[in-house]
Amino acid sequence: MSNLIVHGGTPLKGRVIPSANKNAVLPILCGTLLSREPIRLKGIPESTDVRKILEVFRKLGSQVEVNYETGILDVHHRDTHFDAATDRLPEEMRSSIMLVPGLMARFGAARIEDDVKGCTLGAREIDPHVEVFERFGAAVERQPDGLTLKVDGKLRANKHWTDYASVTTTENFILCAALAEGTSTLTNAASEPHVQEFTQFMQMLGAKIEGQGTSRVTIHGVDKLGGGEFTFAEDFHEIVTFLALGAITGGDVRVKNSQPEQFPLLDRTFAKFGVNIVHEDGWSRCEAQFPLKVKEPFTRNILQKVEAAPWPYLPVDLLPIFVALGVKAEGSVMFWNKVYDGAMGWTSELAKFGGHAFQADPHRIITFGGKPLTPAEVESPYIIRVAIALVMVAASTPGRSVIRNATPVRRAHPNFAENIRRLGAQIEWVEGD
Ligand SMILES: CC(=O)N[C@H]1[C@@H](OP(=O)(O)OP(=O)(O)OC[C@H]2O[C@@H](n3ccc(=O)[nH]c3=O)[C@H](O)[C@@H]2O)O[C@H](CO)[C@@H](O)[C@@H]1O
Ligand SMILES: C=C(OP(=O)(O)O)C(=O)O
Repeated sequence: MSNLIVHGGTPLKGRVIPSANKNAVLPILCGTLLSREPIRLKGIPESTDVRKILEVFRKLGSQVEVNYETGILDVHHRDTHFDAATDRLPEEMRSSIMLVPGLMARFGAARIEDDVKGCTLGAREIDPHVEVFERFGAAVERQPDGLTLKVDGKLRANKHWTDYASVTTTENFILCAALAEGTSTLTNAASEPHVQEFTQFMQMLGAKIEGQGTSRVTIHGVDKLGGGEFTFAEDFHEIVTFLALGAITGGDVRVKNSQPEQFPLLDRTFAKFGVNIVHEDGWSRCEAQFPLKVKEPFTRNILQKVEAAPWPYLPVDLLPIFVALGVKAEGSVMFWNKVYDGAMGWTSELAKFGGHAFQADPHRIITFGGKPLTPAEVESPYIIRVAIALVMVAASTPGRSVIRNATPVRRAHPNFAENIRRLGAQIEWVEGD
């Protein structure tokens, strides 16, 4: 277990170049398995999830050359082999499940390990995925330590309408359909920026995809996919994180951002806490009046609110970042997680700082911000941006705080501590028990 020690109270100032979005990088890595040609990926982050997938590729005999200094990954799945009886896929990460289409398309067999749940946000169903695989022709069997899948011949194109817009189910559908026989259509498709980035990568390989970014995606199966070069975009989660760190510490942070068109709702959400985000010349910057104040709604007797749901709503993974702003800003805000049923149970950790947040039900919490905060030793759940939210509160509070079990940060943000140290924070990783 790794802990983060933070000496807070310094306004963070300076510039950050964010790394790539884990949720685009991982499906793209899984997508490379569908091609037998050389592929170069630029901007690969040195995160623990990436390392796990590359380790599996090496074990399966693929050529993998990675230089995390330059951010260049060369991967070539030419002599790749797979045996569902002996080979195992990574656990404790959701993206493992997106290795299935590549394995089924190439070897007619795949596995889903028991623990592909990822962050502990509540139920992380695999049924929508299994349903997609079955529709493409897979026979699924339960084994003592996971599921095995078998396909006879090519995957079969189909039309499918999912219960809800699921990010990785949409990506799995596209991965299966890319080499399937015929045309497939998915209705109620997810359209998050990372789903769109993944789709662009698949198109670069030669996949025929229409309707990307909308709720209905059509894929015309092709015989094979090629290789090529792809550069990752900056991670909007990191951009928001560093801007919020600037705002909560009363600093002045600028973050490189080539896609400000994704930000209007994020900007409006920052504005609810009195933080103005300015996008200029490829950079985004936070401008905040300190102390932060929650913007009062014009409607009488309602709380200011932040609602997270599938895109184009506010992305649910960012909710904890705004909860941290809610604890700091004077006023009350209701946070509504419309996706997960177990992602909001960490208000007790905020209380250790003196922060006042009330869990109303599994989906909603209310912050009563602006209370005096003191440094604290807190325990993060296995949720990436809850660990970061706790760091935010610590960084804004003079004195020494400890964020225990901050390890999940490394799943997505490899340079997190280094980046905020460069902005003037005193923060270090310490191995704990
Ligand atoms: C590797 C990856 O890309 N992980 C992301 C992906 O996970 P993932 O693809 O697993 O998330 P889903 O979009 O499937 O949603 C997760 C869970 O939320 C529930 N649900 C979701 C939507 C809905 O309208 N109704 C509903 O009930 C379901 O229990 C579902 O299992 O998308 C999530 C939602 O943006 C993010 O938190 C994860 O970081
Ligand atoms: C929940 C996340 O990831 P995963 O789906 O891999 O658990 C996340 O990135 O915040």
